[in-house]
Amino acid sequence: MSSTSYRSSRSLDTKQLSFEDVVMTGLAKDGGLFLPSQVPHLSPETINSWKDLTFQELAFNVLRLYIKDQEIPDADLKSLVEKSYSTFRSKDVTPIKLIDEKKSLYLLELFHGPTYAFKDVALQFVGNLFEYFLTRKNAGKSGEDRDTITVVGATSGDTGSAAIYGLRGKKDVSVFILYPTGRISPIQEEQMTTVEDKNVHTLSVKGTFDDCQDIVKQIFGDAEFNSKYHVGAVNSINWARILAQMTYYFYSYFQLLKAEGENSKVRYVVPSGNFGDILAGYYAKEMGLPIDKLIIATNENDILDRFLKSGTYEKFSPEVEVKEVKATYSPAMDILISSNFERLLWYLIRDTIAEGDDIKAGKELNSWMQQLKETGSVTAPKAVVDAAKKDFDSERVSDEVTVETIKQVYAENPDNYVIDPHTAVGVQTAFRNIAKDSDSDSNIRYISLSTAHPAKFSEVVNKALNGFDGYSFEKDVLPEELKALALKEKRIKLIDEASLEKVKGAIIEELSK
Ligand SMILES: Cc1ncc(COP(=O)(O)O)c(C=O)c1O
Ligand SMILES: N[C@@H](CCOP(=O)(O)O)C(=O)O
Repeated sequence: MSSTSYRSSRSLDTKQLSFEDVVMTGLAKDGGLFLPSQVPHLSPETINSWKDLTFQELAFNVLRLYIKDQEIPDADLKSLVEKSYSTFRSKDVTPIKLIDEKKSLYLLELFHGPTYAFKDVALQFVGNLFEYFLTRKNAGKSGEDRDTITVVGATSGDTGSAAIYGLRGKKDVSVFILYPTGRISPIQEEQMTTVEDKNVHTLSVKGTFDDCQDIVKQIFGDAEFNSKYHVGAVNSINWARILAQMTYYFYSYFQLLKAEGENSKVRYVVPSGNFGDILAGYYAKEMGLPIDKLIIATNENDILDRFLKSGTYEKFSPEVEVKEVKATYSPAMDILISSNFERLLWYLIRDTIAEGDDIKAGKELNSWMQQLKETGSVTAPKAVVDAAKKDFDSERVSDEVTVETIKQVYAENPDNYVIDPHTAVGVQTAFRNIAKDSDSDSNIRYISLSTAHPAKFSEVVNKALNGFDGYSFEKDVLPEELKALALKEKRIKLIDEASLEKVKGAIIEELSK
Protein backbone atom coordinates (compact mmCIF):
# COMPACT_ATOMS: atom_id res chain seq x y z
CA MET A 1 0.00 0.00 0.00
CA SER A 2 1.30 3.45 -0.80
CA SER A 3 0.22 6.88 0.34
CA THR A 4 0.71 9.45 -2.35
CA SER A 5 -1.71 12.24 -1.57
CA TYR A 6 -1.46 14.81 1.15
CA ARG A 7 -3.52 17.13 3.35
CA SER A 8 -2.77 20.01 5.73
CA SER A 9 -2.74 19.29 9.46
CA ARG A 10 -5.19 22.20 9.87
CA SER A 11 -7.42 21.42 6.90
CA LEU A 12 -11.15 21.27 7.45
CA ASP A 13 -11.99 19.66 4.12
CA THR A 14 -11.24 16.51 2.18
CA LYS A 15 -9.03 18.17 -0.43
CA GLN A 16 -5.85 16.20 -1.20
CA LEU A 17 -2.66 17.47 -2.80
CA SER A 18 0.07 15.83 -4.87
CA PHE A 19 3.66 15.28 -3.71
CA GLU A 20 4.95 17.96 -6.10
CA ASP A 21 2.47 20.55 -4.78
CA VAL A 22 3.39 19.74 -1.21
CA VAL A 23 7.16 19.93 -1.81
CA MET A 24 7.02 23.13 -3.81
CA THR A 25 4.51 24.86 -1.49
CA GLY A 26 6.29 23.93 1.75
CA LEU A 27 3.75 25.19 4.26
CA ALA A 28 -0.03 24.99 3.74
CA LYS A 29 -1.93 28.24 3.17
CA ASP A 30 -3.91 27.65 6.39
CA GLY A 31 -0.62 27.63 8.34
CA GLY A 32 -0.71 23.84 8.80
CA LEU A 33 1.92 21.27 7.86
CA PHE A 34 1.40 18.81 5.03
CA LEU A 35 1.09 15.15 5.90
CA PRO A 36 -0.04 11.91 4.31
CA SER A 37 -3.30 11.13 6.05
CA GLN A 38 -2.69 7.41 5.56
CA VAL A 39 0.70 5.99 6.41
CA PRO A 40 1.59 2.97 4.26
CA HIS A 41 1.94 -0.23 6.26
CA LEU A 42 4.53 -2.84 5.28
CA SER A 43 4.19 -6.52 6.12
CA PRO A 44 6.98 -8.20 8.13
CA GLU A 45 7.79 -10.20 4.95
CA THR A 46 8.29 -7.02 2.92
CA ILE A 47 10.44 -5.48 5.63
CA ASN A 48 12.50 -8.64 5.85
CA SER A 49 13.00 -8.64 2.08
CA TRP A 50 14.63 -5.20 2.35
CA LYS A 51 17.32 -6.22 4.82
CA ASP A 52 20.22 -6.58 2.37
CA LEU A 53 19.51 -3.50 0.29
CA THR A 54 22.02 -0.69 -0.04
CA PHE A 55 21.17 2.70 1.45
CA GLN A 56 20.29 3.96 -2.04
CA GLU A 57 18.01 1.00 -2.81
CA LEU A 58 16.23 1.44 0.50
CA ALA A 59 15.85 5.17 -0.08
CA PHE A 60 14.25 4.41 -3.45
CA ASN A 61 11.78 1.93 -1.89
CA VAL A 62 10.79 4.28 0.93
CA LEU A 63 10.37 7.29 -1.39
CA ARG A 64 8.38 5.23 -3.91
CA LEU A 65 5.74 4.57 -1.25
CA TYR A 66 5.04 8.29 -0.93
CA ILE A 67 5.51 9.54 -4.51
CA LYS A 68 3.32 8.44 -7.45
CA ASP A 69 5.33 7.06 -10.37
CA GLN A 70 3.32 9.38 -12.65
CA GLU A 71 4.91 12.25 -10.72
CA ILE A 72 8.47 10.88 -10.79
CA PRO A 73 9.04 7.75 -12.89
CA ASP A 74 11.27 4.98 -11.48
CA ALA A 75 14.33 5.81 -13.59
CA ASP A 76 14.23 9.49 -12.59
CA LEU A 77 13.70 8.72 -8.91
CA LYS A 78 16.63 6.30 -8.99
CA SER A 79 18.92 8.88 -10.54
CA LEU A 80 17.79 11.55 -8.02
CA VAL A 81 18.70 9.16 -5.21
CA GLU A 82 22.06 8.22 -6.75
CA LYS A 83 22.98 11.86 -7.32
CA SER A 84 21.94 12.89 -3.80
CA TYR A 85 24.06 10.31 -2.00
CA SER A 86 27.08 10.42 -4.32
CA THR A 87 28.27 13.45 -2.34
CA PHE A 88 28.67 11.47 0.92
CA ARG A 89 32.07 10.47 2.25
CA SER A 90 30.92 7.05 3.54
CA LYS A 91 29.96 4.21 1.19
CA ASP A 92 27.20 3.27 3.68
CA VAL A 93 26.02 6.91 3.68
CA THR A 94 24.86 6.57 7.33
CA PRO A 95 26.95 3.87 9.06
CA ILE A 96 26.47 2.70 12.66
CA LYS A 97 29.26 2.46 15.22
CA LEU A 98 29.30 0.51 18.47
CA ILE A 99 30.55 2.81 21.20
CA ASP A 100 29.95 0.79 24.32
CA GLU A 101 30.21 -2.97 23.89
CA LYS A 102 28.88 -3.77 27.35
CA LYS A 103 25.81 -1.64 27.04
CA SER A 104 25.16 -2.27 23.35
CA LEU A 105 24.86 1.33 22.40
CA TYR A 106 25.36 2.19 18.74
CA LEU A 107 25.72 5.60 17.21
CA LEU A 108 24.08 6.26 13.87
CA GLU A 109 26.62 8.54 12.17
CA LEU A 110 24.63 11.00 10.14
CA PHE A 111 27.41 13.49 9.47
CA HIS A 112 29.18 12.11 6.40
CA GLY A 113 27.55 14.53 3.96
CA PRO A 114 28.93 17.79 2.52
CA THR A 115 28.17 19.99 5.58
CA TYR A 116 28.90 17.41 8.30
CA ALA A 117 25.40 17.25 9.82
CA PHE A 118 22.34 15.01 9.51
CA LYS A 119 20.50 17.62 7.47
CA ASP A 120 22.53 16.69 4.38
CA VAL A 121 20.73 13.34 4.10
CA ALA A 122 17.49 15.13 3.30
CA LEU A 123 18.71 18.40 1.86
CA GLN A 124 20.95 16.92 -0.84
CA PHE A 125 17.80 15.15 -2.05
CA VAL A 126 15.48 18.16 -1.60
CA GLY A 127 17.89 20.36 -3.59
CA ASN A 128 17.87 17.90 -6.48
CA LEU A 129 14.09 17.56 -6.21
CA PHE A 130 13.54 21.33 -6.56
CA GLU A 131 15.83 21.30 -9.61
CA TYR A 132 13.97 18.31 -11.10
CA PHE A 133 10.51 19.87 -10.75
CA LEU A 134 11.65 23.30 -11.97
CA THR A 135 13.49 21.88 -14.99
CA ARG A 136 10.35 19.98 -15.98
CA LYS A 137 8.09 23.03 -15.53
CA ASN A 138 10.47 25.26 -17.45
CA ALA A 139 11.04 23.04 -20.47
CA GLY A 140 10.83 25.28 -23.54
CA LYS A 141 10.29 28.46 -21.47
CA SER A 142 12.61 31.45 -21.36
CA GLY A 143 13.01 34.79 -19.56
CA GLU A 144 10.04 36.01 -17.50
CA ASP A 145 7.99 32.93 -18.39
CA ARG A 146 10.21 30.63 -16.36
CA ASP A 147 8.99 29.39 -12.99
CA THR A 148 11.29 30.37 -10.14
CA ILE A 149 11.40 29.68 -6.43
CA THR A 150 12.59 31.82 -3.52
CA VAL A 151 13.63 29.51 -0.73
CA VAL A 152 13.36 31.14 2.68
CA GLY A 153 14.65 29.13 5.64
CA ALA A 154 15.50 29.57 9.30
CA THR A 155 18.46 27.88 10.92
CA SER A 156 19.99 27.38 14.32
CA GLY A 157 23.14 26.38 12.46
CA ASP A 158 22.87 23.17 10.46
CA THR A 159 19.82 23.41 8.18
CA GLY A 160 21.18 26.63 6.70
CA SER A 161 24.48 25.25 5.45
CA ALA A 162 22.93 21.95 4.32
CA ALA A 163 20.27 23.87 2.35
CA ILE A 164 22.88 26.15 0.83
CA TYR A 165 25.06 23.19 -0.23
CA GLY A 166 21.97 21.45 -1.62
CA LEU A 167 20.86 24.47 -3.65
CA ARG A 168 23.96 26.51 -4.52
CA GLY A 169 24.17 27.38 -8.19
CA LYS A 170 20.80 25.77 -9.04
CA LYS A 171 18.99 27.52 -11.90
CA ASP A 172 15.77 29.43 -11.07
CA VAL A 173 16.32 29.08 -7.31
CA SER A 174 17.25 31.88 -4.88
CA VAL A 175 18.06 30.95 -1.30
CA PHE A 176 17.69 33.16 1.79
CA ILE A 177 18.74 31.75 5.14
CA LEU A 178 17.97 33.52 8.43
CA TYR A 179 20.10 32.71 11.47
CA PRO A 180 20.20 34.17 14.98
CA THR A 181 23.20 36.51 15.35
CA GLY A 182 25.83 35.12 17.73
CA ARG A 183 23.89 31.92 18.45
CA ILE A 184 25.51 29.57 15.96
CA SER A 185 29.07 28.22 16.03
CA PRO A 186 31.86 30.00 14.10
CA ILE A 187 32.28 27.08 11.67
CA GLN A 188 28.54 26.96 10.98
CA GLU A 189 28.65 30.68 10.17
CA GLU A 190 31.69 30.20 7.95
CA GLN A 191 29.99 27.32 6.10
CA MET A 192 27.03 29.53 5.23
CA THR A 193 28.66 32.86 4.58
CA THR A 194 31.66 31.83 2.48
CA VAL A 195 29.65 30.33 -0.37
CA GLU A 196 30.16 32.51 -3.44
CA ASP A 197 27.23 31.41 -5.60
CA LYS A 198 25.07 34.39 -6.53
CA ASN A 199 21.79 32.62 -5.69
CA VAL A 200 22.78 32.24 -2.01
CA HIS A 201 22.04 34.89 0.65
CA THR A 202 22.44 34.71 4.42
CA LEU A 203 20.72 37.06 6.86
CA SER A 204 22.08 37.31 10.39
CA VAL A 205 19.03 38.35 12.45
CA LYS A 206 19.26 39.92 15.91
CA GLY A 207 17.05 37.50 17.82
CA THR A 208 16.59 33.81 18.52
CA PHE A 209 16.01 30.82 16.23
CA ASP A 210 12.32 30.91 17.22
CA ASP A 211 12.15 34.53 15.98
CA CYS A 212 13.72 33.47 12.66
CA GLN A 213 11.35 30.51 12.30
CA ASP A 214 8.38 32.72 13.12
CA ILE A 215 9.38 35.26 10.45
CA VAL A 216 9.76 32.45 7.90
CA LYS A 217 6.26 31.15 8.71
CA GLN A 218 4.84 34.67 8.43
CA ILE A 219 6.45 35.02 5.00
CA PHE A 220 4.71 31.81 3.93
CA GLY A 221 1.42 33.26 5.22
CA ASP A 222 1.87 36.51 3.26
CA ALA A 223 -0.25 35.76 0.17
CA GLU A 224 0.94 38.79 -1.81
CA PHE A 225 4.65 38.18 -1.21
CA ASN A 226 4.23 34.48 -1.82
CA SER A 227 2.42 34.85 -5.12
CA LYS A 228 5.04 37.29 -6.37
CA TYR A 229 8.17 35.45 -5.21
CA HIS A 230 7.00 31.78 -4.98
CA VAL A 231 8.33 31.01 -1.55
CA GLY A 232 9.76 27.52 -0.95
CA ALA A 233 10.76 25.72 2.26
CA VAL A 234 13.92 23.87 3.23
CA ASN A 235 13.10 23.54 6.90
CA SER A 236 11.50 20.36 8.13
CA ILE A 237 8.09 21.95 7.61
CA ASN A 238 8.76 20.66 4.08
CA TRP A 239 7.41 17.11 3.93
CA ALA A 240 10.27 15.95 1.67
CA ARG A 241 12.71 16.57 4.55
CA ILE A 242 10.88 14.14 6.84
CA LEU A 243 10.40 11.61 4.06
CA ALA A 244 14.09 11.49 3.11
CA GLN A 245 15.08 11.05 6.77
CA MET A 246 13.05 7.82 7.12
CA THR A 247 15.60 5.80 5.13
CA TYR A 248 18.27 5.80 7.84
CA TYR A 249 15.92 4.28 10.40
CA PHE A 250 15.37 1.30 8.08
CA TYR A 251 19.03 1.08 7.11
CA SER A 252 20.41 1.28 10.66
CA TYR A 253 17.82 -1.20 11.92
CA PHE A 254 19.04 -3.79 9.40
CA GLN A 255 22.70 -3.01 10.14
CA LEU A 256 22.09 -3.49 13.86
CA LEU A 257 20.26 -6.78 13.43
CA LYS A 258 23.15 -8.08 11.35
CA ALA A 259 25.58 -7.13 14.11
CA GLU A 260 23.51 -8.17 17.13
CA GLY A 261 21.10 -10.87 16.01
CA GLU A 262 17.49 -11.03 14.91
CA ASN A 263 16.06 -11.06 18.45
CA SER A 264 17.27 -7.61 19.35
CA LYS A 265 14.72 -5.08 20.52
CA VAL A 266 15.72 -1.74 19.04
CA ARG A 267 15.23 1.65 20.67
CA TYR A 268 16.19 4.92 18.99
CA VAL A 269 17.42 7.94 20.90
CA VAL A 270 17.11 11.22 19.00
CA PRO A 271 18.59 14.59 20.04
CA SER A 272 15.58 16.80 19.32
CA GLY A 273 14.68 20.41 18.65
CA ASN A 274 12.23 20.95 15.82
CA PHE A 275 11.10 17.29 16.10
CA GLY A 276 11.76 16.52 12.42
CA ASP A 277 14.39 13.85 12.89
CA ILE A 278 12.46 11.80 15.42
CA LEU A 279 9.23 12.24 13.48
CA ALA A 280 10.86 10.37 10.58
CA GLY A 281 11.41 7.53 13.07
CA TYR A 282 7.75 7.70 14.08
CA TYR A 283 6.72 7.23 10.44
CA ALA A 284 9.14 4.30 10.09
CA LYS A 285 7.57 2.72 13.19
CA GLU A 286 4.04 3.34 11.89
CA MET A 287 5.06 1.75 8.59
CA GLY A 288 5.86 -1.44 10.46
CA LEU A 289 9.58 -1.21 11.29
CA PRO A 290 9.69 -2.97 14.69
CA ILE A 291 11.06 -0.06 16.74
CA ASP A 292 10.48 -0.69 20.44
CA LYS A 293 10.61 2.96 21.51
CA LEU A 294 11.59 6.40 20.25
CA ILE A 295 13.33 8.42 22.94
CA ILE A 296 13.38 12.20 22.71
CA ALA A 297 16.60 13.74 24.06
CA THR A 298 16.41 17.46 24.80
CA ASN A 299 18.84 20.02 26.15
CA GLU A 300 17.72 22.58 28.76
CA ASN A 301 15.18 23.94 26.27
CA ASP A 302 12.97 21.06 27.26
CA ILE A 303 9.45 21.76 25.97
CA LEU A 304 9.17 18.26 24.48
CA ASP A 305 10.33 16.49 27.64
CA ARG A 306 7.91 18.54 29.74
CA PHE A 307 5.01 17.74 27.40
CA LEU A 308 5.55 14.02 27.73
CA LYS A 309 5.76 14.27 31.52
CA SER A 310 2.95 16.76 32.16
CA GLY A 311 0.71 16.79 29.06
CA THR A 312 1.11 20.56 28.83
CA TYR A 313 2.80 21.99 25.77
CA GLU A 314 4.16 25.39 26.83
CA LYS A 315 7.28 27.35 26.02
CA PHE A 316 8.50 27.81 29.60
CA SER A 317 8.24 25.71 32.68
CA PRO A 318 6.31 27.70 35.35
CA GLU A 319 9.40 27.46 37.63
CA VAL A 320 11.85 29.33 35.36
CA GLU A 321 12.37 32.99 36.07
CA VAL A 322 13.93 34.08 32.78
CA LYS A 323 11.31 33.51 30.11
CA GLU A 324 13.49 33.13 27.05
CA VAL A 325 15.18 30.40 25.08
CA LYS A 326 18.40 29.39 26.81
CA ALA A 327 21.67 29.54 24.85
CA THR A 328 23.07 26.04 25.54
CA TYR A 329 26.11 24.01 24.53
CA SER A 330 23.95 22.25 21.91
CA PRO A 331 22.79 25.42 20.11
CA ALA A 332 21.14 23.73 17.13
CA MET A 333 18.50 22.45 19.58
CA ASP A 334 17.84 25.83 21.21
CA ILE A 335 14.24 25.78 20.04
CA LEU A 336 11.07 26.32 22.02
CA ILE A 337 8.36 25.92 19.45
CA SER A 338 8.97 22.63 17.77
CA SER A 339 7.42 22.83 14.28
CA ASN A 340 6.95 19.15 13.60
CA PHE A 341 5.30 18.38 16.88
CA GLU A 342 2.15 19.63 15.14
CA ARG A 343 2.34 16.69 12.73
CA LEU A 344 2.54 14.20 15.59
CA LEU A 345 -0.29 15.93 17.45
CA TRP A 346 -2.51 15.57 14.39
CA TYR A 347 -2.08 11.77 14.36
CA LEU A 348 -2.47 11.53 18.14
CA ILE A 349 -5.66 13.59 18.07
CA ARG A 350 -7.06 11.74 15.04
CA ASP A 351 -6.48 8.33 16.61
CA THR A 352 -7.94 9.27 20.01
CA ILE A 353 -10.40 12.09 20.54
CA ALA A 354 -11.26 12.56 16.83
CA GLU A 355 -12.11 8.84 16.51
CA GLY A 356 -10.27 8.39 13.23
CA ASP A 357 -11.87 11.39 11.53
CA ASP A 358 -9.35 13.55 9.55
CA ILE A 359 -11.57 16.63 9.51
CA LYS A 360 -12.35 16.50 13.22
CA ALA A 361 -8.59 16.14 13.85
CA GLY A 362 -7.89 19.26 11.76
CA LYS A 363 -10.57 21.20 13.61
CA GLU A 364 -9.29 20.20 17.04
CA LEU A 365 -5.66 20.88 16.12
CA ASN A 366 -6.62 24.30 14.76
CA SER A 367 -8.07 25.29 18.09
CA TRP A 368 -5.02 23.95 19.97
CA MET A 369 -2.66 25.95 17.75
CA GLN A 370 -4.78 29.06 18.18
CA GLN A 371 -4.69 28.63 21.96
CA LEU A 372 -0.92 28.06 21.88
CA LYS A 373 -0.47 31.27 19.92
CA GLU A 374 -2.72 33.31 22.18
CA THR A 375 -1.73 31.97 25.62
CA GLY A 376 1.63 30.26 25.02
CA SER A 377 0.29 26.99 26.39
CA VAL A 378 -2.03 24.10 25.57
CA THR A 379 -2.87 21.02 27.65
CA ALA A 380 -3.66 17.74 25.91
CA PRO A 381 -6.28 15.33 27.26
CA LYS A 382 -4.96 12.19 28.96
CA ALA A 383 -5.88 9.96 26.00
CA VAL A 384 -3.58 11.97 23.72
CA VAL A 385 -0.66 11.94 26.16
CA ASP A 386 -1.09 8.21 26.80
CA ALA A 387 -1.05 7.58 23.05
CA ALA A 388 2.20 9.57 22.77
CA LYS A 389 3.76 7.60 25.61
CA LYS A 390 3.14 4.31 23.80
CA ASP A 391 5.73 5.29 21.21
CA PHE A 392 7.84 7.93 22.95
CA ASP A 393 9.87 8.48 26.06
CA SER A 394 12.09 11.47 26.91
CA GLU A 395 15.00 12.86 28.90
CA ARG A 396 16.45 16.33 29.47
CA VAL A 397 20.22 16.78 29.63
CA SER A 398 21.97 19.81 31.14
CA ASP A 399 25.03 21.55 29.69
CA GLU A 400 27.22 20.28 32.51
CA VAL A 401 26.26 16.67 31.85
CA THR A 402 26.69 17.20 28.10
CA VAL A 403 30.37 18.07 28.68
CA GLU A 404 30.82 15.11 31.04
CA THR A 405 29.35 12.79 28.42
CA ILE A 406 31.78 13.97 25.72
CA LYS A 407 34.60 13.25 28.20
CA GLN A 408 33.23 9.83 29.15
CA VAL A 409 32.83 8.61 25.58
CA TYR A 410 36.36 9.81 24.71
CA ALA A 411 37.92 8.21 27.77
CA GLU A 412 36.08 4.89 27.58
CA ASN A 413 36.48 4.32 23.87
CA PRO A 414 39.67 2.53 22.80
CA ASP A 415 39.96 4.79 19.75
CA ASN A 416 39.19 7.99 21.72
CA TYR A 417 35.97 8.63 19.85
CA VAL A 418 34.92 12.29 19.84
CA ILE A 419 31.21 13.21 19.81
CA ASP A 420 29.59 16.58 19.31
CA PRO A 421 27.43 18.17 22.07
CA HIS A 422 24.08 17.35 20.36
CA THR A 423 25.11 13.72 20.02
CA ALA A 424 26.20 13.83 23.68
CA VAL A 425 22.66 14.81 24.73
CA GLY A 426 21.45 11.65 22.98
CA VAL A 427 24.21 9.43 24.37
CA GLN A 428 23.52 10.56 27.93
CA THR A 429 19.83 9.84 27.39
CA ALA A 430 20.75 6.34 26.21
CA PHE A 431 23.03 5.81 29.25
CA ARG A 432 20.16 6.72 31.59
CA ASN A 433 17.79 4.34 29.84
CA ILE A 434 20.34 1.52 29.85
CA ALA A 435 20.78 2.02 33.60
CA LYS A 436 17.01 1.57 34.06
CA ASP A 437 16.82 -1.65 32.00
CA SER A 438 16.63 -4.87 33.99
CA ASP A 439 18.53 -8.11 33.32
CA SER A 440 15.53 -9.53 31.50
CA ASP A 441 15.95 -6.69 29.01
CA SER A 442 19.34 -7.99 27.89
CA ASN A 443 18.30 -8.08 24.24
CA ILE A 444 17.52 -4.33 24.12
CA ARG A 445 19.85 -2.37 21.86
CA TYR A 446 20.03 1.41 21.56
CA ILE A 447 20.79 3.40 18.45
CA SER A 448 21.51 7.01 19.30
CA LEU A 449 21.55 9.43 16.40
CA SER A 450 24.85 11.24 15.94
CA THR A 451 23.53 14.38 14.34
CA ALA A 452 26.64 16.45 13.70
CA HIS A 453 30.41 16.15 13.38
CA PRO A 454 32.28 17.37 16.49
CA ALA A 455 34.41 19.75 14.41
CA LYS A 456 31.39 22.05 14.12
CA PHE A 457 31.40 22.73 17.87
CA SER A 458 35.04 23.31 18.80
CA GLU A 459 34.39 25.39 21.92
CA VAL A 460 32.40 22.75 23.82
CA VAL A 461 34.43 19.82 22.50
CA ASN A 462 37.66 21.51 23.61
CA LYS A 463 36.15 22.41 26.97
CA ALA A 464 35.51 18.71 27.49
CA LEU A 465 38.71 17.26 26.05
CA ASN A 466 41.52 19.79 26.48
CA GLY A 467 42.65 18.13 29.73
CA PHE A 468 43.36 14.77 28.05
CA ASP A 469 46.99 13.96 27.27
CA GLY A 470 47.70 13.95 23.57
CA TYR A 471 44.31 15.39 22.53
CA SER A 472 44.46 17.88 19.67
CA PHE A 473 41.36 19.40 18.05
CA GLU A 474 43.26 20.43 14.91
CA LYS A 475 44.88 17.04 14.49
CA ASP A 476 42.19 14.63 15.74
CA VAL A 477 38.91 16.35 14.97
CA LEU A 478 39.02 19.11 12.36
CA PRO A 479 38.74 17.94 8.73
CA GLU A 480 40.92 19.77 6.17
CA GLU A 481 37.85 20.92 4.28
CA LEU A 482 36.48 22.79 7.31
CA LYS A 483 39.93 24.17 8.19
CA ALA A 484 40.04 25.86 4.79
CA LEU A 485 36.84 27.82 5.45
CA ALA A 486 38.54 30.16 7.91
CA LEU A 487 40.65 31.57 5.07
CA LYS A 488 37.69 32.47 2.89
CA GLU A 489 35.92 35.81 2.78
CA LYS A 490 32.55 35.96 4.58
CA ARG A 491 29.43 37.71 3.22
CA ILE A 492 27.20 38.68 6.15
CA LYS A 493 24.09 40.84 5.97
CA LEU A 494 22.95 41.97 9.40
CA ILE A 495 19.28 42.51 10.18
CA ASP A 496 19.32 44.55 13.38
CA GLU A 497 15.87 43.54 14.59
CA ALA A 498 13.76 40.36 14.31
CA SER A 499 11.28 42.12 12.06
CA LEU A 500 9.22 40.61 9.25
CA GLU A 501 9.30 43.86 7.29
CA LYS A 502 13.08 44.20 7.54
CA VAL A 503 13.62 40.62 6.37
CA LYS A 504 11.17 41.01 3.49
CA GLY A 505 12.90 44.28 2.57
CA ALA A 506 16.30 42.57 2.46
CA ILE A 507 14.95 39.76 0.28
CA ILE A 508 13.27 42.14 -2.17
CA GLU A 509 16.44 44.27 -2.37
CA GLU A 510 18.61 41.26 -3.20
CA LEU A 511 16.15 39.87 -5.75
CA SER A 512 15.91 43.17 -7.55
CA LYS A 513 19.70 43.39 -8.10
C1 LIG B 1 23.16 18.81 15.29
C2 LIG B 1 21.69 18.79 15.49
N1 LIG B 1 21.18 17.88 16.33
C3 LIG B 1 19.85 17.81 16.57
C4 LIG B 1 18.97 18.69 15.98
C5 LIG B 1 17.51 18.54 16.26
O1 LIG B 1 16.83 17.95 15.20
P1 LIG B 1 15.29 18.22 14.97
O2 LIG B 1 15.16 19.71 14.83
O3 LIG B 1 14.94 17.50 13.73
O4 LIG B 1 14.58 17.73 16.17
C6 LIG B 1 19.47 19.66 15.09
C7 LIG B 1 18.61 20.66 14.42
O5 LIG B 1 17.61 20.44 13.89
C8 LIG B 1 20.84 19.69 14.83
O6 LIG B 1 21.35 20.56 13.96
N1 LIG C 1 18.43 22.68 14.27
C1 LIG C 1 17.99 23.21 13.04
C2 LIG C 1 16.81 24.10 13.20
C3 LIG C 1 15.93 24.06 12.00
O1 LIG C 1 15.30 22.84 11.97
P1 LIG C 1 14.65 22.15 10.72
O2 LIG C 1 15.02 20.72 10.86
O3 LIG C 1 13.21 22.42 10.82
O4 LIG C 1 15.21 22.74 9.47
C4 LIG C 1 19.16 23.88 12.34
O5 LIG C 1 20.26 23.45 12.57
O6 LIG C 1 19.01 24.80 11.60
